Amino acid sequence: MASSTALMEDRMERSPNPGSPPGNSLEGQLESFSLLPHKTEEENEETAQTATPGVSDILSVRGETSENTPMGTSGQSKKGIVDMLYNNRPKELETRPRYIDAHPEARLVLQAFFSAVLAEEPEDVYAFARQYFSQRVKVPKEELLRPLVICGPSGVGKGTLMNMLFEEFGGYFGFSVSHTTRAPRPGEVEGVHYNFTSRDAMEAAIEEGRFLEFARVHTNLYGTSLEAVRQVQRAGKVCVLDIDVQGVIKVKETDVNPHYVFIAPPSVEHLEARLRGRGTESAKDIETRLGAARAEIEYGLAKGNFEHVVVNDTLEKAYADLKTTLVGFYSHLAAKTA
Ligand SMILES: Nc1ncnc2c1ncn2[C@@H]1O[C@H](COP(=O)(O)OP(=O)(O)OP(=O)(O)O)[C@@H](O)[C@H]1O
Repeated sequence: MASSTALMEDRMERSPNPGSPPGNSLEGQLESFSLLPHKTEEENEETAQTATPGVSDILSVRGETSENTPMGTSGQSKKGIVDMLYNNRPKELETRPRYIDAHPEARLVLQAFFSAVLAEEPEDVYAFARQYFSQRVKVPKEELLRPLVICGPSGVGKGTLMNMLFEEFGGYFGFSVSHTTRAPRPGEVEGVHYNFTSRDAMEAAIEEGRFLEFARVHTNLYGTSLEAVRQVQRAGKVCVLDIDVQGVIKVKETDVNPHYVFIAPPSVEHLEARLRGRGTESAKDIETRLGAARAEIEYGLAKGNFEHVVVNDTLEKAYADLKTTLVGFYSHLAAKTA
């Protein structure tokens, strides 16, 4: 089996076609890291000298004409780097398709990140990278995975089914971080448990249409911002939106373009039994939920409102149906189920 380092190198670069144009060759690709229009050659030289040897080697390969001109503090030449990455590659990797050819966007993302680091020269590069990659990478809209709306009356089993889904497909799905105007409770972390914000700021954002849905609970506002959904999408995950029918109606007015799945109970009697069996609501609360459920089920089963209805009768059958539906929506899940 090939070593992981060898595999990584192979994924970074391997040219099956020795006659390919310079822009496609390893040298051409390394040269394309020279995205430093805001810096002079002297400044770049200085950056190369202060960076770690590996980074400086790559950054210092910037279009000099002589193949063997020493560059950077390590004196590593362009040819030396090419040798370093090309030589000793295990033979068994030769037949693999080149990853980078299928994903030219990887190079664009890294180039932009290097440029940003050199422009801003952050003290804490890890913190900078975290912020950069969570907020600033512009994924083309057509590349983003469509969110998933899961809707159904209270007690139908949405949470149960989503837990099963997250257990099997953990890294593929994510929830957006909600905003709230309430104060953080001990242990709650900004941006993790909630995005804590002021009432004025949140009302202004709602007014500007930057919220997908929101609700007033007592004196506070809670809601899902479009940006929070985008963050999950930019992380390459399907953003799950567990929302009620009112939320669905609002989402349909936006350009979020999710897939819509409704979870229905086999009957209202089943729903009532589950709500009572869960034992988390008062009798009065259960009545209120059942009252709302009838209209929600009517909306959920009406033709055209949802792409698919899962009837949560037997849990295993319902989950299998949900899974098949989701693999149909998101083809990349098939690799996980294979
Ligand atoms: N197919 C099923 N058969 C029997 N019980 C079920 C089934 N699915 C879920 N339940 C049970 O029904 C109760 C309600 O399920 P769950 O909490 O997942 O509902 P929910 O739709 O997420 O509700 P809410 O919207 O109020 O959070 C739970 O006690 C759960 O164990």
